[in-house]
Amino acid sequence: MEDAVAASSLRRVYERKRKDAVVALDDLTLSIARNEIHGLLGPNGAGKTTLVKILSTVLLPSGGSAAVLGHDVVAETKVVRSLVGLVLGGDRGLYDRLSARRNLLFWGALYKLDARTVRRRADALLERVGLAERADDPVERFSRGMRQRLHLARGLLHEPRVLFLDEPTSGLDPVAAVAFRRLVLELRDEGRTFLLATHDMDEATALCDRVSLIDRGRLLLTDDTAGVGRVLGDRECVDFVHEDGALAEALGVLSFVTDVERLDGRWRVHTADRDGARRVLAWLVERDVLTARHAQPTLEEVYLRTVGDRGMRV
Ligand SMILES: Nc1ncnc2c1ncn2[C@@H]1O[C@H](COP(=O)(O)OP(=O)(O)OP(=O)(O)O)[C@@H](O)[C@H]1O
Repeated sequence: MEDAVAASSLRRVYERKRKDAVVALDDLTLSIARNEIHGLLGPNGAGKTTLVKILSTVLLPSGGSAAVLGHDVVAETKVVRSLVGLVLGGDRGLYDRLSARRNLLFWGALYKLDARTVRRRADALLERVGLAERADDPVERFSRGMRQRLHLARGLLHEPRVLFLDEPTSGLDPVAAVAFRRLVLELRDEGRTFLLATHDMDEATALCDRVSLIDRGRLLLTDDTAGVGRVLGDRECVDFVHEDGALAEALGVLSFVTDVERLDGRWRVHTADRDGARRVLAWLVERDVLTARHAQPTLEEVYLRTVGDRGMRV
């Protein structure tokens, strides 16, 4: 059976007037199995949105190819559009003055769905995402979490089998984020496939079966959650400044320390979890090192470490 998504040597270059072109995707090959929740992690400008736009036929690739459930995104645009749903985050794409229900009806009309079908589906979806009681309120009165749920309902209206979510829980409070994630898991259990672009590593761990890390348009690695867990588990760090290298060496052999590295002018101690970081801080304070502070490496640093560990080239 073909994959839900298969991108092969995908390339996208944005030409710019009087400036160098930007290579947003560079030879990117990626496959997503049916029924998988696949996370796409990367720093700003990594190429996540570009990839999602190409896969949802909004943008043409400059090279390579991509298919959704075996259908080419360039040659079979119409079929692909019926198969995929795009759920954007934030304020994009909703009409504030219209009610939640009217937003869905409007969207259904754009998809040329039959009016009765749209009404039926809209009501069912509003119920599903917990907005039935607010269905007739204008969206401008909605909280961010409610908007996100409406975005999801909108993305589901034409019953797509593959959903692309771009930063779906950014800006949501933790309770709303958990509710949203639960909904995604339910939808997956019904047989849908998800590609979830996010900056949020906790979200990726909570939801995804596999995760791809991309940076500067290139795929750095694809791994299952256990593998990602190893990457993410290395997120708790303590930074400190000290002249004496022997101290760093002594730290390096402690059971709760995974690594100690020298970063411009300071030491960075890596631990598996927050408890480890706490123990490192206590250990340093006991030795009068008062410059120590809890730190979290940026995603890029995590990439570099992971990629370095695997001997890949960045
Ligand atoms: N229309 C455009 N014209 C020129 N450059 C663009 C255009 N759209 C995106 N880019 C550039 O392409 C690169 C990839 O952008 P993209 O939006 O795909 O990244 P992203 O991973 O989604 O980032 P973010 O997390 O900030 O949304 C960036 O360098 C960006 O500046």
